Amino acid sequence: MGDSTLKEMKNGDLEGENSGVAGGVEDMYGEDRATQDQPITPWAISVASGHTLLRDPRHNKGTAFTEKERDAHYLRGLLPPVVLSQELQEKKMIQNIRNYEVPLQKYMAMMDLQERNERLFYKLLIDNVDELLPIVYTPVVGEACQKYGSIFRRPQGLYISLKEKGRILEVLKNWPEKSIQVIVVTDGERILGLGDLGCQGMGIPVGKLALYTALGGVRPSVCLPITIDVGTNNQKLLDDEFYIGLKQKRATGQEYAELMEEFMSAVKQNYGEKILIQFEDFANHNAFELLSRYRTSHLVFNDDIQGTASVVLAGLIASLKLVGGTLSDHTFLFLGAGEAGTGIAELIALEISKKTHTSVEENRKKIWLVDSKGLIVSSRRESLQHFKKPWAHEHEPVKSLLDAVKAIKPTVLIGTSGVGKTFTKDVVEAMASLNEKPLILALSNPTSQAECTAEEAYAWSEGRAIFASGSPFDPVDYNGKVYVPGQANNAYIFPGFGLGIIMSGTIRVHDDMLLAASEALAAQVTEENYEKGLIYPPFTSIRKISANIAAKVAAKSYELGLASRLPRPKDLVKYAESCMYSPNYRSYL
Ligand SMILES: NC(=O)C1=CN([C@@H]2O[C@H](COP(=O)(O)OP(=O)(O)OC[C@H]3O[C@@H](n4cnc5c(N)ncnc54)[C@H](OP(=O)(O)O)[C@@H]3O)[C@@H](O)[C@H]2O)C=CC1
Ligand SMILES: CC(=O)C(=O)O
Ligand SMILES: [Mg+2]
Repeated sequence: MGDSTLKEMKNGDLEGENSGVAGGVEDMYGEDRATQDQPITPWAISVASGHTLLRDPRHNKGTAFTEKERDAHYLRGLLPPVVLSQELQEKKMIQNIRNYEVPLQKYMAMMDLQERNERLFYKLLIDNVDELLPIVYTPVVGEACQKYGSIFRRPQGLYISLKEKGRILEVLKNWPEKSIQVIVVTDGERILGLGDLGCQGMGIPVGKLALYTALGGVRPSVCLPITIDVGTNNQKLLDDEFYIGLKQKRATGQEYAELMEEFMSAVKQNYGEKILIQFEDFANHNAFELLSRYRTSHLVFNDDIQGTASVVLAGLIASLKLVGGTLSDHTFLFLGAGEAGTGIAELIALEISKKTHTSVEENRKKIWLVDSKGLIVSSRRESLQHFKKPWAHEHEPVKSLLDAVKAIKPTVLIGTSGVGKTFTKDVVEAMASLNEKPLILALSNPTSQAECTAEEAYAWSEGRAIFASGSPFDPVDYNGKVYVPGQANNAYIFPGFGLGIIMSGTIRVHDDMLLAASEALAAQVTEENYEKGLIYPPFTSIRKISANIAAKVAAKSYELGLASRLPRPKDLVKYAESCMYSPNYRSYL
């Protein structure tokens, strides 16, 4: 580093003597220390009423405003005479959404609702999570990002582009909410398995944060979606007259690193030490680098590397009830050796080493990965990216996944390639010939990128596969029996994980917290779930699941001395539940 921007940062507000790292405790916006000739922003708080109240999504209740509230808040005549309950509004909304046949229209209706009446949006999402999760999240959010330019109406998060270089702290201050506790940030380069969607990736932080609230109970006002725009290498977007982002090729190297450095410093400066920053859908060449650079100085979490690892480990722990043995008895083969693949692989090796008191290196030998060039083996070591090197085991080169399955004889096959239809009939049949109950996880999102469908996994394994996928599949009727596929998605982990961190005032993420989250999730799978072949509990009980994950993550954080909220609450599950946002309307009298 060391260019002018960083020098300015060092000499100026970001790290200068006037700024405490814990920014936000006192004189957060510099009003006290400003002199008459230094302009400040006149932040003001006012009470909304009348038309303004109806236009404020956080407080608007629409036709549910009572007669008394209508009188007290100057709403007479601004609403039709009827007074509806929130339940009736919810019933009407779900009917409206069901009437749309096109999933993207359902997505847009949900986004409109979020912008109009936030509590009704969250009530609808929480009460109909199975039906609406695929709309606000994968797979439909993927299509929404692809078409974001044409469906874009109002900004839902903060856009920080290269144009804002040197002014990121100012930009953060433009966001209307001041007490932010969690940021989900993307640079749009690897949106699900859809590739570089540039600035249109904003749909992902917006969707992830909606889940922080709906699934994890984190208040919406403390959540901030951010898209960093350094350009895009997607030519289609660059040629699109309606593209909403910077029309230039992606900045890389020092230019990229400096923008991210300024961003990370400004965030900590503005919101303090305990702001949780979740990196989402960065390409792997930046994702690993950002995580390792900031994990000791900031409260950072990479959902694609760490959240995915935790959810898959949970599924594997749970699956032992169905397939028997311990994790160390298994052999794992991955298709895809990027963020998700190597992240999961590393956490499996760590879990086995903790359970068996053996070294992580030793346990890595049970885990094999295939990338676009074939099996990762020692003869390829020199040309491998750094995150693949630990997986370069001794073996002759193998080109295809099918040959790798035959050579390695895995008990577990995990797809993290981002490429659909790669678990072919031959591959699944080979897994089924090697294992009584082959465990097959097709994790790539959205549905179009799934390595195989649920139907294919069950049919090609003659109903013997234990199957879960990143995007949801409907139950499958195979030979007169109904098979219910699970959804192996980090959405099970990050909302509860984040809640646990926030409620305990945790200052750093530690791998042991990921293991704690996995064990907490696996413990929520019931006998009834196992009987259906499920290795994940249903999303309908996600708030209870999240409270349990939050409690276990917080407990681990206290144990490690990383939690700053003292004294430690005795019953962490109850405490987590008491911290959770409820979408029910409040009375304004
Ligand atoms: N279910 C869930 O919760 C999650 C799912 N995912 C999904 O996982 C997928 C991958 O994400 P991520 O790991 O971040 O992506 P990365 O780009 O980091 O990694 C992709 C990997 O797949 C390999 N690959 C690409 N094409 C092929 C192919 N045809 N055959 C074999 N290997 C191939 C790449 O090989 P090479 O290195 O040689 O280019 C690379 O190793 C995405 O679809 C994403 O949506 C991600 C996070 C969470
Ligand atoms: C689920 C997720 O984080 C992804 O597919 O990138
Ligand atoms: Mg992701």
